[in-house]
Amino acid sequence: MSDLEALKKEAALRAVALVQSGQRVGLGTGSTAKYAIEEIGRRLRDGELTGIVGVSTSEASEQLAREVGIPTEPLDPRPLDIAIDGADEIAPNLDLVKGLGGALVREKVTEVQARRLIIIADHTKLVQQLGEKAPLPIEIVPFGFLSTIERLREFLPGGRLRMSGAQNYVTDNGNYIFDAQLPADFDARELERRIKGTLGVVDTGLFLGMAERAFVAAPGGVQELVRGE
Ligand SMILES: O=C(CO)[C@H](O)[C@H](O)COP(=O)(O)O
Repeated sequence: MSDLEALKKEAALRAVALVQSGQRVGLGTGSTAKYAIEEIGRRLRDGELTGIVGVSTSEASEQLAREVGIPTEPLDPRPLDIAIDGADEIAPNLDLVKGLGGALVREKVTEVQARRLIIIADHTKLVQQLGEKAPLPIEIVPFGFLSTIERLREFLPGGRLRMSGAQNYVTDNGNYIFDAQLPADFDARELERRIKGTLGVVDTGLFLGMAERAFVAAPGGVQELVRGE
């Protein structure tokens, strides 16, 4: 395992230590969330946890949950006790960019119902300002997508439609993703409002005011960041 993978796993283990028996747990998506799902499965198998129900944020996480023996249910209106997920960028106030893994809509729809959203990442995901390192994924409906992109480019110039080889990338919801280039300085809440008000947009990878805490692993150890502290 590479050093970076070991750090991701370390962060994941810290988050899974917060999971208690009988909880309904949101299962994130991506290479860091994968370690959390595997650890929940291990703790179930070893009898350290019982009565866990997982709610998956993607087809890939659902399949992994099944493989490691986590019973799952589809999302319903009941709250989740906790959700654990990765992120592409983490700002100092724990606002996030998510969605490079393509699961932003299911992640947001699921995690907004979580009493606690715990983010796990390695130190390369920390930024001072969202948009510093990653594009902002925006899920858009396929119908008229070129028109939607043109509307978005009126206030977010640049960016590109996500591709998978020669084909347009398709999300679990059957939609496309426009990876927008964020400006150097912007008001995240105002930008979120404007993007979501654009015809053809499903949702954005901005997760604002949602994360309770983040475990961020660096070579010197795991840093625990708490929103509002
Ligand atoms: O938002 C996501 C998927 O939609 C992921 O959480 C995000 O892309 C981080 O992934 P990784 O842990 O592989 O870096």
